[in-house]
Amino acid sequence: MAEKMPAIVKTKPAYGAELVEVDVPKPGPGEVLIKVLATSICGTDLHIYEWNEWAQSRIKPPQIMGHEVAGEVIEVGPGVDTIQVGDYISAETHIVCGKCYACRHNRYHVCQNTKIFGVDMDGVFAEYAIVPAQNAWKNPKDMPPEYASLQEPLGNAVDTVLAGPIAGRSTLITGAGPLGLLGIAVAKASGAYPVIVSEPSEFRRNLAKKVGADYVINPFEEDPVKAVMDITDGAGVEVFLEFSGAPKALEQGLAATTPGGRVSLLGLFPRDVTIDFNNLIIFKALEVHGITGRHLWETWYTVSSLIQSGKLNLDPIITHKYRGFDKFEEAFELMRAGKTGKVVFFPHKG
Ligand SMILES: NC(=O)C1=CN([C@@H]2O[C@H](COP(=O)(O)OP(=O)(O)OC[C@H]3O[C@@H](n4cnc5c(N)ncnc54)[C@H](O)[C@@H]3O)[C@@H](O)[C@H]2O)C=CC1
Ligand SMILES: CC(=O)[C@H](N)C(=O)O
Ligand SMILES: [Zn+2]
Ligand SMILES: [Zn+2]
Repeated sequence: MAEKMPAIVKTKPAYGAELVEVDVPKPGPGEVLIKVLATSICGTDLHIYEWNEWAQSRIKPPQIMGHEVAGEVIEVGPGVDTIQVGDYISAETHIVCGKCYACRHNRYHVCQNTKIFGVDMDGVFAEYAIVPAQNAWKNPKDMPPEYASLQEPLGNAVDTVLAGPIAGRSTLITGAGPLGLLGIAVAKASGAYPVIVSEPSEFRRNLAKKVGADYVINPFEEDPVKAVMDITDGAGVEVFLEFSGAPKALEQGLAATTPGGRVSLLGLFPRDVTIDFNNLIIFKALEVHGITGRHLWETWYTVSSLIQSGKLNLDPIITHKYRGFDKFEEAFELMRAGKTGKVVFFPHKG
């Protein structure tokens, strides 16, 4: 096996990243080494690439980027007995402690000592990568690697969409970025109707339609609250799923939700948000959920089953596929410009 490999590395505390030759890592105790078959870009990778304030406070270069992955196990470290060479795995990216108050209540998704690979340690934008065995998720052999890599962000979308009843419910999704698009796919596969999507980018509104949105709205040109009221005969939507992180979208979505409806919030707001709690939440008796990460491991079972059911319309969401990492800068710039859905790399050229 090769001793060196190309990897996308955050080499310096500055904008961008570099494609460099690094050593192929050796798995330590409790770890496995995978041959990376597919790896996809997350919005968090973009923040690390851009070197925004959050990245500056958290990332310690030099570090291999990336965390969404599918790969074949080619070596197991000492003490690993749950995963074998030849297994086809994806990875839960949150490494949880198992000891804190949250973990001891089976709330691993809010472990207070969570570490994330590709964020707090080397990641997977490379030909080979280390995954802690406790984070490995075995895939069925016939799952395409690009779908298998999407399971981690699909988990975010599944936890948002399925935080309450959805079948047959009118649903508003704000934001059709990569995660909102996955949310549309999950909502449609789960029987939501009608699915109304508010998204300012024409490119992404078109993707939303291809994924199955029943109505798309440009919130910069028409009032989404009025549009939702027109579509729902003045009732408002039963379910509001926030995927944009835009404060205005939050306010509009709450106003467009029917009294007694359900609200699930995944988008992260860039600053504190001021809203009229009394009239938009309390007097409407809304059920509001904050969503973070994925439930371990219930969400992974749901995601895997949804993919295997064939009901998730993922192909329109995967807008860009790259063999090798040579064009990684183009990939990141396209994503920054909002001209992509999910971007997937297949690191091995052969
Ligand atoms: N809670 C969690 O565990 C996680 C949260 N996130 C957050 O989820 C959100 C979605 O992630 P991505 O899809 O990768 O982000 P993204 O930034 O690519 O997508 C956001 C979309 O919202 C749209 N948008 C902007 N203003 C809007 C408005 N007023 N109304 C409707 N749409 C509007 C944008 O045009 C864009 O297409 C982000 O805020 C991200 O930080 C991401 C991962 C995990
Ligand atoms: C930090 C991340 O980007 C990750 N996808 C998560 O779900 O927390
Ligand atoms: Zn991520
Ligand atoms: Zn913990």
